[in-house]
Amino acid sequence: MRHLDVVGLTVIYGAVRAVANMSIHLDEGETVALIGPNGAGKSSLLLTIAGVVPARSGSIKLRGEDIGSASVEQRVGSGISVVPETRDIFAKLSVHENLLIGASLRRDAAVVKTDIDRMYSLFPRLAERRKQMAGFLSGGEQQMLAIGRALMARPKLLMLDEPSLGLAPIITDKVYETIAELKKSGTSILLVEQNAERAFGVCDRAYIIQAGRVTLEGSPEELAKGGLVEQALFGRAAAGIVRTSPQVETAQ
Ligand SMILES: Nc1ncnc2c1ncn2[C@@H]1O[C@H](COP(=O)(O)OP(=O)(O)OP(=O)(O)O)[C@@H](O)[C@H]1O
Repeated sequence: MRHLDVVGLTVIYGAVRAVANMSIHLDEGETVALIGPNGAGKSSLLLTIAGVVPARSGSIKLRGEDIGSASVEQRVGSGISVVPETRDIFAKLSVHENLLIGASLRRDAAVVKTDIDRMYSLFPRLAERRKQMAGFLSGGEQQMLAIGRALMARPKLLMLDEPSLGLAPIITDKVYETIAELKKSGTSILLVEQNAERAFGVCDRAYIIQAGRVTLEGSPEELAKGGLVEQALFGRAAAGIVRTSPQVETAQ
C-alpha cells in the first residue's frame, strides 16, 4: 500500500526555488533514501511533508488522504515524525524530559512509560544519562536522543535528515543499526543522506536529488550499476543531461 505520495511539489523561499515540481512516493514499510549535495532541496522536502514549511504548489497524500493543509500537530497525529538536521532537542531539559515531550500528543500514559523503557534499551547510553541536561550530551548522544524523541510519537513514517552528520564513524554505525532495527519493525522511513554508500546499506529505493529535482530513481542495486550515482552527482547530471526512468524528471 502507498504510504506517502508527493506529487508536483514546489517550495519557494523568496527568490529561491528549493523544490521544483518534485514527485516522490513511499510504500508502507519501505525505506527510501533522498541523496544529493548541499542545497539540493532535501531538507525543504522533508520539512514540507512535516508541515513546517509551506508548499507553493503540489500535493502530499498520506495513505491516500490529502494532508496538504493539515497542521504540524495533525501530521504528527497521523503518524509523521521528523528528526531535523538541527536535531532540535531541548538543551536545558533532561534526557528523560526530552523523551516525554516526544510523547506529548499521546494520551496513553501507561504505554508511554513502556516506550520510554524501550528507548532506554534501544539506546543504553541515554539510560545512563537520563537525568543529564541534553545540552551536555555528545553529538552522537544528541542524535540518539533526537531519534528517540521522534520515536516516542510512535511514528508510522519516520523522516531522518542526515542522521550521521558530524558523527564519528562508530557512532554513525550505531545510528544506522537503529535505522535497520526500525525498518525491521515495519516503520516506513524517509532518509536524507549525502553519503550514498551509507544510505544504500539500509534503503530499498533511493532518489537522487539535484537542484530541487529528482534526477534518478532506483534500488541500490540498480543505482550502483555502472556508477550511475557518481555520474549523476559529479558528472553529466551537473550539465543537466542525465536521463532516467520515465516517471523521473530530468535535470534542467
Ligand atoms: N529558510 C530558508 N530561507 C531561504 N532559503 C532557504 C531556506 N532554507 C533553505 N533555503 C535554500 O533552499 C535551497 C535548498 O535548501 P535545503 O536545505 O532544502 O537543501 P538540502 O539538500 O537539504 O541541503 P543541506 O544538506 O545543505 O541541508 C538552498 O538554496 C538553500 O539555501
